[in-house]
Amino acid sequence: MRQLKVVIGGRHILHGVDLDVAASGVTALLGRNGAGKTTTVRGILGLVPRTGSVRFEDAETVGLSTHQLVRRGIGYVPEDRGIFAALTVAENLRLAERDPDPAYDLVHELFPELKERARQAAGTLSGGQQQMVAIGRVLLNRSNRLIIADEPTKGLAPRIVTEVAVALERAAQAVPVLLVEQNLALVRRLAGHCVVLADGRTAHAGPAADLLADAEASRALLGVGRRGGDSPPVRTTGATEEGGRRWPPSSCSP
Ligand SMILES: Nc1ncnc2c1ncn2[C@@H]1O[C@H](COP(=O)(O)OP(=O)(O)OP(=O)(O)O)[C@@H](O)[C@H]1O
Repeated sequence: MRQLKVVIGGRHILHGVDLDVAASGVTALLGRNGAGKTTTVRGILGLVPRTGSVRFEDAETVGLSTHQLVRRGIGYVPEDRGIFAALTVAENLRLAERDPDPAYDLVHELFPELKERARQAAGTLSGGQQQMVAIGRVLLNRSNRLIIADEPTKGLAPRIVTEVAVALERAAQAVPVLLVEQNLALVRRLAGHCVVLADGRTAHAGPAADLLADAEASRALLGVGRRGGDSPPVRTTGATEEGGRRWPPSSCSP
């Protein structure tokens, strides 16, 4: 992304964001509240009017519709989760199917509750379970080439944060992930690189570990009071270290 600008209702929200998503692993998109993180990901997806350049797999995408971007393999976990409350868990997942061979095995392995609650109306799920549906919808499609998740752990209990972290870690083994996240313990665990926004501009880019190890820079860029921030720790369940199946399986079609 080069010089992405977004103007909404005459208000300049992004003034020129430069951002590179690493070709593998997790890139964290950080910044204080209102810095422009959600607008940036909405800009990538064509959900807001934008100018500038966003190249995805060597093709310019500014000018493409959201529909076209999704078909090119950009999976999106929106901040509000975008769940259909009146539909069941299974129906929510079914609606997201794009591939001929959706990865239900992976989704149910990572989130067994979604199998147990397949017939439950999604609107009656807890926030954490709804987040599982939102992430599950993206993981279903092995053909995704980039996953963008906007604050997927916001407001979740520590146990669910760990499940979400494991799912993102697993996804990132196969496809690059752009993660908007305020939980710096999670960023430390998952992200190789980070980009920090401030006031609608790129303020910093580099290895996530370097930024988080630098108390002064973290304080200046992220507003956290001490090294590592105020986020609760993220426990490791070992689910990804136990040699589980990789995603997507090697047999999947391109
Ligand atoms: N549709 C809109 N109309 C007007 N202003 C908007 C709109 N969307 C976002 N903004 C404003 O643009 C700025 C950036 O918002 P954005 O949601 O992108 O920030 P953010 O970094 O994701 O913040 P947060 O961490 O609070 O989610 C904020 O001041 C917000 O109020």
